[in-house]
Amino acid sequence: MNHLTPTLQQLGWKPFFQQQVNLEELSNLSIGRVVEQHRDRIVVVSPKGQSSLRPMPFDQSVCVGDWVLFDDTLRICRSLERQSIFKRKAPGTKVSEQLIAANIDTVMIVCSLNHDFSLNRIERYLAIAREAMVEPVIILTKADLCEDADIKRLQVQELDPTLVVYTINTLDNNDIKQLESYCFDGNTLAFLGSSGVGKSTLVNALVGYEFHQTGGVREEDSKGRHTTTHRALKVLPQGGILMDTPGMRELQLSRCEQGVNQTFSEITELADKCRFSDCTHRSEPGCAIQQAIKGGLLSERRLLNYQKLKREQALNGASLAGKRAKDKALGKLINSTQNASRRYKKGH
Ligand SMILES: Nc1nc2c(ncn2[C@@H]2O[C@H](COP(=O)(O)OP(=O)(O)OP(=O)(O)O)[C@@H](O)[C@H]2O)c(=O)[nH]1
Ligand SMILES: [Zn+2]
Repeated sequence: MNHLTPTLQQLGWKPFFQQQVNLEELSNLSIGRVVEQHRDRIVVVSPKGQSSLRPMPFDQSVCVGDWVLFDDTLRICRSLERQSIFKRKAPGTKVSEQLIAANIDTVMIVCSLNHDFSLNRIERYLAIAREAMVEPVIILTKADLCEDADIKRLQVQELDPTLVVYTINTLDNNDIKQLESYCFDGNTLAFLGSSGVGKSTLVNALVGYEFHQTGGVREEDSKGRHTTTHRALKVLPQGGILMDTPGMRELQLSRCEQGVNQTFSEITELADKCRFSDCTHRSEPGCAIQQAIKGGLLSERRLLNYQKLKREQALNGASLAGKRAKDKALGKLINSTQNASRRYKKGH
């Protein structure tokens, strides 16, 4: 496969995107996938190679993974509707959302089997994946450092019987091979997980030699920290596209009620059966959730984590909604001031 000029399909092009483009656009415009985003330019890869495009007007934000149509003057004409999108709360603020990565097909939630192992954290990542509309796969790493890997794997499987769960030693190439079934033409992959669980090791193993060639080197940033600088999106030698944006690693819950509800679907179903519609599931009579806990069908841990994630996302969602309302109010104020000033100027 030629990695420098991959086909659209190798870049992740699917009927879902094809259907959005009309014949006129197909004959006059080029199609590219965003692989890098800078303040003053957007880098896309297309079957013709790489192009640096001028960003779109500010109201139409584009992010890594998006598909765009552009013309011969390197102007972006429009971006296509996304199949999935990861967003996060902008770091250091409570109030704005940042687009992180679009059109990922499979997200590998990486969690190590040593002291870092946490069902709560896995549920949190599952909620984020489901909110983004991306299929999650669970990878439990450091199996070689854990004596009860199989028990932990079963605990994860119990969260959702449909989940695919792997336990691996990231340093063992035979274990890595299990994951290669996800590396096929057109499949866009991403990794999600806390620091030190083995994501970089996994990425290096999957990308192989190409990673080192394309500049996946550790460099020091201005503060003397080691950072990995490389292209956010790359075509894997064995097929598939790896989306490795640093922002993915700091994802927080941000307005993801849907994702939380889907991750804890049995709890939301039980809640419908509680006698009172505003049941808090603590000590009310006729509480279907407490009954399930007593009967051993639901763990108290899971209920508490569900409630915690619900509260957290509601809080984040509320501050975002508040920001939007404020922005709108400010916009109106600016408009009315401008109108008043225009009226004033006209009148005099
Ligand atoms: N024994 C063992 N060590 C592992 C395994 N996976 C990763 N490691 C080691 O754990 C350390 C952290 O791995 P990284 O791949 O850097 O973790 P990361 O998730 O990329 O961490 P960040 O770069 O901070 O996000 C490295 O020293 C790895 O060699 C494993 O399955 N078994
Ligand atoms: Zn209840």
